[in-house]
Amino acid sequence: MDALWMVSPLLLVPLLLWTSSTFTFYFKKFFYVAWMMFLALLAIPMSVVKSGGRDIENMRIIRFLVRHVKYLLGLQIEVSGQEHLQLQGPYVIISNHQSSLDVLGMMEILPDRCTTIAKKELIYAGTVGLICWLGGIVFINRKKTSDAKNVMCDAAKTMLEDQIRLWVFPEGTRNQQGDLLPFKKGAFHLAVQAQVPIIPVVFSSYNSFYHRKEKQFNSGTIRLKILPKIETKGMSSDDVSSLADKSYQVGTSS
Ligand SMILES: CCCCC/C=C\C/C=C\CCCCCCCC(=O)SCCNC(=O)CCNC(=O)[C@H](O)C(C)(C)COP(=O)(O)OP(=O)(O)OC[C@H]1O[C@@H](n2cnc3c(N)ncnc32)[C@H](O)[C@@H]1OP(=O)(O)O
Ligand SMILES: CCCCCCCC/C=C\CCCCCCCC(=O)OC[C@@H](O)COP(=O)(O)O
Repeated sequence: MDALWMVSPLLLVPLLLWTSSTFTFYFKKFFYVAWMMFLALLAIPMSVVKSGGRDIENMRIIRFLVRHVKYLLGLQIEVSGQEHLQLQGPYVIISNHQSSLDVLGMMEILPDRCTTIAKKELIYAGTVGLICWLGGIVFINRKKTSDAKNVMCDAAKTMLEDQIRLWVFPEGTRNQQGDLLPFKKGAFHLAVQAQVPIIPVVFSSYNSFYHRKEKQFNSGTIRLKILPKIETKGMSSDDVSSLADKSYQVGTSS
């Protein structure tokens, strides 16, 4: 009986931990990273068998394997404007970037033959890095603008030659303030060089369920708004600044 009195308060410890929102935050974050690493481990041999190596078609495998992850984190994803993605041929998708959770929304609407531009450091993220490489993700060195520009100029040519769509985060970094950082120009040079349309996608703020500083990660809904295309036909490098400004206005007013 005495032993039971000693043990029962101890049983409260995991219960308290379980109900603590800070614990939930760390648990969900850890689980998300570990599960993505595991999924990537599955996707690597599948991609090698399907395509024999680095190939944009491997994004279909990634998209298929990632789509259930939202349920495991208690998230719902609502999409509007899906019809705006029903375009033939290449285009550039731009969207705001809040967190690595953006990958969930991205995989919800990722069109066929679409990959993304990412910072080169991601390639060192273990199995996730390797699957990103196998999925044809274009890595840029943000610290060397001239290198990044060259890689993106090559990407403009590859888009047309191989009929590829590219997803770019024009803020160039994550931003959880609920607003948009000033846009970098790369996405707009890319679209103008390839003479392809830009499709803006707006992710709703995660602040209602996710706060990195306050260690909150509750259940919630991510709303993705796909907006009508912005044409770039006939534009030149002189038009890039006004194109970036127009796209920024479209993003902030949606
Ligand atoms: C199955 C399990 C799977 C588990 C894993 C799950 C999923 C994995 C698969 C997919 C998910 C991947 C998700 C990855 C998300 C990663 C997101 C990121 O990494 S965001 C960070 C990287 N991205 C970017 O930075 C893109 C945006 N940045 C730019 O476009 C920049 O412009 C830049 C090219 C990097 C240059 O940067 P800089 O700071 O110098 O910016 P400026 O824009 O001010 O440019 C300076 C100057 O150069 C001119 N410029 C820019 N680009 C070009 C160009 N291409 N050609 C010519 N000139 C260019 C620009 O106009 C400026 O000149 P000026 O001031 O005279 O106008
Ligand atoms: C052995 C290495 C272990 C590393 C583990 C990290 C793996 C990440 C695991 C799961 C997340 C899956 C999706 C990854 C893609 C998200 C990438 C991302 O969001 O990068 C941030 C980048 O956009 C901007 O970076 P900064 O805000 O400028 O900095």
